[in-house]
Amino acid sequence: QLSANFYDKSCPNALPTIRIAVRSAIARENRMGASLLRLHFHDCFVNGCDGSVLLDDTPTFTGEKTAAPNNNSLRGFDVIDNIKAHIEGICPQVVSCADILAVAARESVVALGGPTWVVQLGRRDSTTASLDTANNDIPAPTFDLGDLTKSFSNKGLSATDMIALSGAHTIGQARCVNFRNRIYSETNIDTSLATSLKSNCPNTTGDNNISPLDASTPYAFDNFYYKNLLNKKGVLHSDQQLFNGGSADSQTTTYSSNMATFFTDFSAAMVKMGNINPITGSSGQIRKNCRKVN
Ligand code: HEM
Repeated sequence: QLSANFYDKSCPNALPTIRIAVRSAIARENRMGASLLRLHFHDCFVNGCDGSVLLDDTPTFTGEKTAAPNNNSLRGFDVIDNIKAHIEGICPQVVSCADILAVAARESVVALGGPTWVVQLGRRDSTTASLDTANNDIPAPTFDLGDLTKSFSNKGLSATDMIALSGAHTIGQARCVNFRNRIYSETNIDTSLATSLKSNCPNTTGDNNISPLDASTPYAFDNFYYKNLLNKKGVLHSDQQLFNGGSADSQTTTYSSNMATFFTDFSAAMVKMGNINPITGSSGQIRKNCRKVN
């Protein structure tokens, strides 16, 4: 029930406004594209793409920002606030925060050299959030291939989608706490990568120190993520699961040598992810401020 032209009449400048703001945010800080892409993922996996990830905690309302996968990790909230403020200025209470996240994710990928796709629109914003669902439904970096596949199939996404969407880790950064065990204890890792990551991720301190998920081209949306996996250079345990002698190996190999196939599959999977359980019709609301329920 979403449609590509949802705002064509009600707010024709919505999409250009988001594009310009995303580009300027990335120009200010090149990591921001990755952070915005991840926000949409963490929104969609928790009760659907409904802007719930953006709600702040209050004394009487528990949001998702302190969930384990999000806390000290998600970023880009100020950029979304800024976009929302602009759009409220031109078309008050028309464009949802959930749709802003979906468009910002696409614009981020495009700005970093990745593929484009048509974003379906018309999602409305939730009046609720779920800390427990955020803790339970967002896949963990400790997951094996079977758990990863299950976590995505729970959201209606195939193993093919999971392998393609994981290619988002061709951009962005991870904190030491999320790959320490991999670099100190696992054996299916390139020795030189492990050594270089250890310099900024000591055995017992530095949990929040960051390193790129794709050290080759950290700010380009390309297929180096998969090339790295073929060389045992996945940073997260979950990354290397996509090339570890199992059923994901052949698709990973294809993407490593054929960026066009990766781009086609990634785009299709992003559309599917964006369609997870949207709120439409007269349910939910169009928030005035993405951080709080009206
Ligand atoms: C397959 C299961 C996935 C797991 C286990 C996973 C896990 C993680 C972890 C642990 C981090 C680092 C967070 C930190 O250390 O603070 C991360 C970063 C990131 N993830 Fe994923 N992720 C998965 C799938 C995805 C998907 C589907 C997308 C988007 C389509 C995505 C986009 C990103 C991006 C762009 C970053 C870097 C963010 C930044 O630099 O701010 N991830 N992911």
